[in-house]
Amino acid sequence: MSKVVVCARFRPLSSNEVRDHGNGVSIQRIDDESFNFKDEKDGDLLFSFDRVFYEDSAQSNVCEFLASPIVRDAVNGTNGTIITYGQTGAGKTYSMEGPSITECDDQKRGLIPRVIGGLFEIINSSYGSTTYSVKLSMVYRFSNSCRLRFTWRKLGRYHSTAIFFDVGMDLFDLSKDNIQIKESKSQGIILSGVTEIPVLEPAEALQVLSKGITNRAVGETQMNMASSRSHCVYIFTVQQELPVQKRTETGKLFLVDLAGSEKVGKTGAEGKLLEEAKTINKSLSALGKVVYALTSSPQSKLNHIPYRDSKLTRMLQDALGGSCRMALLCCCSLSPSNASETLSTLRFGARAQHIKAMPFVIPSEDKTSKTEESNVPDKDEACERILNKVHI
Ligand SMILES: Nc1ncnc2c1ncn2[C@@H]1O[C@H](COP(=O)(O)OP(=O)(O)OP(=O)(O)O)[C@@H](O)[C@H]1O
Repeated sequence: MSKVVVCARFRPLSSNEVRDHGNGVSIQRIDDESFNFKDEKDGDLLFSFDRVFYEDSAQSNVCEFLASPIVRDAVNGTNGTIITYGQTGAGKTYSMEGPSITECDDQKRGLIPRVIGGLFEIINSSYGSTTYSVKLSMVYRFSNSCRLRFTWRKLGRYHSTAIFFDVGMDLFDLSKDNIQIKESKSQGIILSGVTEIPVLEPAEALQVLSKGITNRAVGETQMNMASSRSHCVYIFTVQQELPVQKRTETGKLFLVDLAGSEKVGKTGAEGKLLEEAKTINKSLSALGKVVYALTSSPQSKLNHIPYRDSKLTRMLQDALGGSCRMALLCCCSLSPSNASETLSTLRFGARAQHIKAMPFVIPSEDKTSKTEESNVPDKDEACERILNKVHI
């Protein structure tokens, strides 16, 4: 498995979508890795990802493919990140949490309860003298907060401007509303003062995280937020005590439920909300740049990874590059009414995967028979076509 895995997931059509637009969908399945996206403007576009989860995919399959290797690594002291990306309503939270974090219907359980189950299963089945401890933290927003306001007088009139910063808040202690990100030589990136709650078993971990989810709603009400757009980051810290080697090893696992990726104009935001939406989009774009830089070939000139461009990427710095595994799940709606948002989500994922998954227009001579399997190019052929012929 490569260190960066990019997958697409399509949620089923909602009853409203079926009522308003019928059962039509914007993609045509090819196989577990590829599909055609039907674009009114550009014609058919072929996308390939490490795995595509269609609307009938099971939560357990998503977790098995995306999270299992990352969980194993975290228990062994290597950091990792799982990110859900997509527009509002595309299925990010459903993939992360399931219908609810404490949902007991096994089939519907999301990544978080499965990751917790997996972590403790590995820990409890380990033998030898190594002892493990698991701590949880939860931070959110990383969008702007007005911290400074300047007022000055010019030509007899008062002018005022606000400076916005992206800030992280502690979901286990709402009084900590500006978590600082620091770097230490021995520990790498640290979230200064963030609450870490030790947990001993899965049920306790789920209770703790569900409190954080409740606090998120409380925090948003307290701040009178009209928008629920915010990134939510679940942090699992797994520490191993190795008495023989007389040392400890720490693996961190970050599960990131990103804010909706819709364009600022579409949100209809104004004033403070507009500033907030811009900050969110800036951090999403910073994340895209970081992932793009990480997946560039070593020969590429793109050897600078711009972690410092946003607090979100800075916080994830130790869990994205190097030997860390990262999984990006691009969540999409199947409905043709959301086609442009779906296309932009897919392009984000394709950029993260680079050339091996860049979308391309099937050349016109292939279009008449594009549905026949024999005419669907494989990935190598796709790369060749992109390199030689097709520019998007
Ligand atoms: N794979 C799926 N199977 C069944 N229902 C799903 C699936 N994915 C999403 N849904 C449903 O679609 C709706 C929107 O999903 P969800 O809340 O996860 O979107 P989101 O991307 O997290 O949106 P937001 O950015 O606003 O939080 C929910 O009612 C959810 O239950």
